This record gives sequence, structure tokens and C-alpha cells, in this order.
Amino acid sequence: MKVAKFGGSSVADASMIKKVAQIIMSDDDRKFIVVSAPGKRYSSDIKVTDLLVELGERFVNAQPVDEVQAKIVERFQTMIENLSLSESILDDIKETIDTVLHDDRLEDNRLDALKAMGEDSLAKILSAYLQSLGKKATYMNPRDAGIIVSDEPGSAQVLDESYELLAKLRNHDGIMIIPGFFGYTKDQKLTTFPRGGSDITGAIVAAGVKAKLYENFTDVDSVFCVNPTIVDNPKEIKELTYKEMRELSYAGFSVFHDEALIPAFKAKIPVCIKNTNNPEKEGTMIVSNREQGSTGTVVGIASDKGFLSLYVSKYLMNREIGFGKNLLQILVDEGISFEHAPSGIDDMSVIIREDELPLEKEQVVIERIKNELDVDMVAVERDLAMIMLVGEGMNSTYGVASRSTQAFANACVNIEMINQGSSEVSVMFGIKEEAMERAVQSLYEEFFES
Ligand SMILES: Nc1ncnc2c1ncn2[C@@H]1O[C@H](COP(=O)(O)OP(=O)(O)O)[C@@H](O)[C@H]1O
Ligand SMILES: N[C@@H](CC(=O)OP(=O)(O)O)C(=O)O
Repeated sequence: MKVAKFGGSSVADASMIKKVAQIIMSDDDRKFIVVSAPGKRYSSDIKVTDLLVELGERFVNAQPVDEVQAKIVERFQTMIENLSLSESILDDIKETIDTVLHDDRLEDNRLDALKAMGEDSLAKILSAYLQSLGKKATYMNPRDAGIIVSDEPGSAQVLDESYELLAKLRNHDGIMIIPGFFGYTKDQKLTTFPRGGSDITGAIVAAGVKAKLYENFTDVDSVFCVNPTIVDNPKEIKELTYKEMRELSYAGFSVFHDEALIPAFKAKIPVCIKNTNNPEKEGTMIVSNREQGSTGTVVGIASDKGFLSLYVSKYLMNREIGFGKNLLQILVDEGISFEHAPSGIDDMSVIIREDELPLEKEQVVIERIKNELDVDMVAVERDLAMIMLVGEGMNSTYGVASRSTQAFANACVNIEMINQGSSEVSVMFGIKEEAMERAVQSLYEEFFES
């Protein structure tokens, strides 16, 4: 039995839903289907989830909501009409969105409940469409499926008891359509995963029903060794390990959510990334072990912007017991999560995503570090990008660091920070954002074209 997840690009309009239905019907093993909300139909289009976020924010700020609500309804209306489905489905969707918007009991988690309406509505539409084609298909709400999550709005985590409940679905007859991106807390509050989180639902369902394969359908033929918007026609990756994919997705491969790897990895479910527009292509497999030598030493180069470095310097920092802990405690107190913390004898840098430390919070943190830690210097450098080279074979190969630093030099890019050693499968470089594209292109040339 397989779990197939279709991303936003795969369900953007009626013509895509027809392709999705063909894919589902072409393999009887595809029993559990997880869907996203309709994504962009063309590059300047707006994802339904973004429209729902706007709707929620407008409502909370007492601004007019009619226009954006109409846009959302229109997306579903066109889809329903083009699939020749009953108008009653649209009535149900409209009514559900309206209830979520105005129900006083939802005051606490209205934004999450609204955000989930894109996947919820799409799951209803897809199951009705499959039924209209004569298939036994059932819409299954994540609450009834047993997806229980922590009470962290917008960044829920699955609770272990979900897996036992999901296992009971194995005996279900016909095809089950489950909306991705959300679950319910123990006290029945709808709570969403982080953005892009339908991949996470797919992995949880695959682990719960013990699927033999988790297929993740998107809009590219495979995972490429570098972001295809930075390098034209980059090489395709045929096989990756969970660990490699986790590092690559964390650092910018938006094709698969990094948090989706854990449930699949723990349950040892292989993952296959495939293209809804080209389902015959074999795609990329993500597995526990990859035969060494089946690809180069570096399997992928990931890159992401939007980081800052909080640099702290104090003479004899190395001798001061608890300095690192006290610095990080200030971040804990201020509710800031950090990504990396490379350190030297008298210096420590903490790498943080910029949205975690807005300017007003920056001042508070700097003052606290100065007053409480008695440092010689504290400074924040913004507009940084991180580039990550990933590959299981890297730690046993000579010369990866020298080849990469040469590639940065060739592109006239100054390296601000190197972090090697924390992970066995990656080496990370911090550089200025404006240099990211040319640095990635130069690294691609060095590791994939030379
Ligand atoms: N290394 C990569 N390989 C493949 N796709 C990538 C990579 N890095 C970024 N992407 C982007 O990820 C997109 C697919 O992910 P996403 O938009 O989340 O799809 P979906 O709508 O199916 O959830 C691709 O269109 C591509 O632009
Ligand atoms: N619709 C949600 C969840 C998701 O997974 O979407 P997509 O499959 O389009 O990445 C979002 O936009 O975040």
C-alpha cells in the first residue's frame, strides 16, 4: 500500500486535479491520498493558503474581508464547475469558511483553522471527483484519521499516539483522501504544521499505515542537485539518504519539507519525489542507505537567505565556565531560536534567522548581553546567506574544503563563516546575501561540471 501526497502545484486547478485522479487510478496500491491547498497556477498567482492568511489577518484587524473571501470562493467555484461537480460541494465549502470566520469559540485558533481550509476544501473536491469517476473514495478529516498534534499554533508537532490510531485505517476499503497541513490537539483544537507542512502529514500517514512507499508528487521531475532557479538544468539526483535530504531541505531545497523526513525515517518508509505532470519519470528516491560511489562526493548544494550573525567577543571567554550557556539563555528568555553557534577562543557567533530577531528585539538582546555578560564587543551582521554542501561520502574524501574555498575565490566571494564537523554529512558556509547566486553557480561548476 502506498501513500501519495500531491502538493499545491499539483492541485492548482481542475486540469491538474484530472491529472491527479489519473495518477491515483493508475495504481491500485495508492490507497491513502494527502492533498495540499491549491497553489499558484502561474508565477504571479497567489496560493490559496496565502489568501486565507490574508483573510484571517484582515478579520482580526477588523478590516474588510469580502474581497479576499470572494477570491478564495472563486478559486474553488471555478474548479468545481470545471470538474462538473455538484454545487452542494461549493455550498459546504462556503459555509465551513464562514463558520470558521465567525464562530466565537474559535477566537484562540481562528488563524490556524482558516489556514487549513485550503487543504480541507480540496480534499472534499478530490474525493467527490473520484466518486464521480466511479471510484470508492472517502474524505477523511485528520481528527477522524487520528492525527493528534502539540498545541503550537502554526508549528505543531505530531504526537506519538497518532501512529497507533492511523494504523487502524489500514483496513479501510477504497481510497481515502486526507487534507494535509493540520491535525488536532488533545483538546480538539485545529492546529497547523509549519508552512509547507502537507509533506509532514503525508509522512505521518505513511508511517502510521506502514506504507511500502511514500510518493510525494510535485512540479519537478526530481530533486536537483541545486536549486533550479539558480542554475539552469542542474543535474538530477536519483537517490538520496534521509540524512542528506534532511540537511538539503533544511538549507533551502523547498521541494520537500525537512520535518517530513523524521516520521518516514523512523518508520523506514522510502520516499519518492515525482512529477504530477510527468508521472512516468522515475523521480528521486530517499532511502536509508545509498550505495557509495553511486553519485559524487557532494550530492547537493543548498542555499538560503535571511540569516544574521550575533557576534560576541570577550577576552578569556574559553576560561569562563557557563559563558555559552548564559548567552544562549538570553536568547531563550527572549524567545529566539538559533541555528548554529560556531565559537573560537575569545569569540562566539550565533547564527539566527532574521525573522526571529526583528530590529526592536535586537536592541533588547544587545543591551542584555552588554549588561549581563560584560563582553568586550557585541555586533549584529544582517543580510547573510548560508550555503550547505551535502553528501554522505564527504567526511572520508580529501580536498572537499579546498575545492569549495577555491570555488568561492573564483566567484570573488568572501567567506564569513565555515561550519564543518558538527554534521558528518555537510559543510556550511556563511556569506553575504548578494553573493549567494554566483557562489552557488561556482560551486556547481566545481563539483558537478568539472
Ligand atoms: N534542489 C531542488 N530540486 C527540485 N526543486 C527545487 C529544488 N530547490 C528548490 N526547488 C523548488 O521546489 C519546487 C517544488 O516544491 P513546492 O513548491 O513546495 O511544491 P508543491 O507545490 O508540490 O508542494 C520546485 O518547483 C522548485 O522550484
Ligand atoms: N498549503 C500549505 C501547506 C503546503 O504543504 O503547501 P504546498 O504543498 O503548496 O507546499 C502552505 O502553503 O504552506
